[in-house]
Amino acid sequence: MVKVKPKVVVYKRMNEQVLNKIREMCDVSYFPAYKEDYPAFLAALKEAEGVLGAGLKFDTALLDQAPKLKIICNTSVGYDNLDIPLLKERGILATNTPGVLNDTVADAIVALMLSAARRVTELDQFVKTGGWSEQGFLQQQFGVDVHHKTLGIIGMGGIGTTLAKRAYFGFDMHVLYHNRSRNEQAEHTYNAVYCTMDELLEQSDFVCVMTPLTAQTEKLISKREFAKMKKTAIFVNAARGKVVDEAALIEALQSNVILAAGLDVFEKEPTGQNNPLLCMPNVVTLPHIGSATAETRMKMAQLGADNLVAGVHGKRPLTPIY
Ligand SMILES: NC(=O)c1ccc[n+]([C@@H]2O[C@H](COP(=O)([O-])OP(=O)(O)OC[C@H]3O[C@@H](n4cnc5c(N)ncnc54)[C@H](O)[C@@H]3O)[C@@H](O)[C@H]2O)c1
Ligand SMILES: O=C(O)[C@H](O)CO
Repeated sequence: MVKVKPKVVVYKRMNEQVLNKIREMCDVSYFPAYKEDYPAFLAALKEAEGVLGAGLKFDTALLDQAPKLKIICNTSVGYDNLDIPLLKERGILATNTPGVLNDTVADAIVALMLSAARRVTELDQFVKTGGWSEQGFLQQQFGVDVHHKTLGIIGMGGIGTTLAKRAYFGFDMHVLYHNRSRNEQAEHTYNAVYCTMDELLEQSDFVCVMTPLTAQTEKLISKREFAKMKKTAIFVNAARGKVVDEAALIEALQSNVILAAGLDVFEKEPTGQNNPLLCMPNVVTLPHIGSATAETRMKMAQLGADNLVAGVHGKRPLTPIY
């Protein structure tokens, strides 16, 4: 007897090899750009037992269109697109991809810290547009050191801890952190010191926010928090844009409340070309690419696929959110 494969929807561009592995176990409807083919996407969702992708908000209206759904698998560690109480209420499982991206995202944060402190993107433009003359460069173009400075990490989870390791061993930095709970590994291994949010903001040369986006962390860093930071502080956000009040960040940079910023994420993505942050030489920007190396994206896709296949076949997925 031929066994019927469970129907699943993959709504994000996926590595062909990983997609074919899913196809061995599932009947896949693939929408690499689901918005362009929305009616067909909804029709497939009606029959789907599992979904794999990232970022799509599964609210009541969308879940009502997916009556057979057993599992939603994110190919991301962040799951602010999911309403966890609602999913639990409906008996739907959810998974994310923790751990496999920690090193890659921590590397990207270091890149932002170094670029902002040593003015890499600004000076790159200076050289490429012919500004480098016989007179050399000006003292006004000097950067600031990263090594031996104080780094404050808000959200000392998987990525925060991996960043602390780089800061402590690679740059001889003093690490402060603020988190919902104490992180003993970071305290013992990287000499990280737990402090209140205000202590961290007042004492840090670099402030990096790495919490998930939740009701508690939305606009966690706002006008009051920027005012607490040193005038020489460099602020880095690779978490989610909405964890920061972007208008307050713009104001803090425009009025020299802080020195510079490195941003991988924005309130609205993609951010509009009229965003004042894009015209500031002391702001280094990336297009939400923190985890996006070929190797790590492959690991995230594989983990997401393994979760999906397990979930629709009634097995416990590898990295359930609850
Ligand atoms: N830029 C990117 O490409 C990229 C890549 C990966 C993750 N992220 C974002 O980074 C977030 C963190 O990832 P992670 O893997 O380190 O997650 P994690 O769950 O391991 O760590 C998050 C930490 O934040 C802490 N936290 C939560 N709410 C808090 C609050 N109100 N105050 C203080 N601390 C709080 C938690 O206790 C936890 O220790 C993700 O949720 C995602 O949104 C972005
Ligand atoms: O949360 C994540 O994993 C990143 O933002 C990549 O999508």
